[in-house]
Amino acid sequence: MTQCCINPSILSADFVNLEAELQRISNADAVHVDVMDNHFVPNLTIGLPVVQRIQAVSPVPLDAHLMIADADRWAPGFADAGLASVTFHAEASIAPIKLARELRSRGSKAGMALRPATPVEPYLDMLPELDMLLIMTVEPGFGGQAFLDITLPKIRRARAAVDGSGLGVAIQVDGGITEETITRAAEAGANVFVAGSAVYGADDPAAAIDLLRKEGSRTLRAATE
Ligand SMILES: O=C(CO)[C@H](O)[C@H](O)COP(=O)(O)O
Repeated sequence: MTQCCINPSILSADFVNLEAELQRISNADAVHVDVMDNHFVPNLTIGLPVVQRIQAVSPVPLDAHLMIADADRWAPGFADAGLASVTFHAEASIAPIKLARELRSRGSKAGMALRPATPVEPYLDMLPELDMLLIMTVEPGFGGQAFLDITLPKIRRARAAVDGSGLGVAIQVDGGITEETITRAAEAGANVFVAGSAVYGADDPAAAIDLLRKEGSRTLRAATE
């Protein structure tokens, strides 16, 4: 069975108390760090210096999601910081194959993200260059949005291509993931789930992670039976 991973997004955490907020999700598989530049998306979060501090105190590996323009220029620096995984947007790169190779050569897993309206087909030949494909299930920029069911066929096509390739590329979904929508996303073929409000909006974030993992794993198990 494909492993189910739950990566809480710090976008919904208390940014003044990030160290304590990270301790609350120490049962997560990774922490999803949303880097936004107010150019690629209409929102601004944190840059490399803060990400490095998060890396220094986090009890779990970092999964950075770069919602930034000119990814070719900026993404390699995040890999140099020793992050476990660095994901750039296909729409923000003019040389995605070169960039994915560069991230791997600097020691990070290479992820590539697609906005909801970006088709996956032009990028399928790139699967051997990637460790993870992130299919956005909301328009990137803000937490707390509703899951876009229109993305489900794309997740299914990506899963068919990954399974057909025999490569272990993870399929991550990000946006509107709840105890209810995780089932639909997992049925379609996603196996790494980013959840912001569903985790940090809960009284007990660790219990929310366990619940999401239980639902996601149950669905992935049923899909392979
Ligand atoms: O990348 C993001 C927004 O661009 C966030 O990671 C995402 O929206 C998670 O938040 P929520 O689970 O509340 O939807």
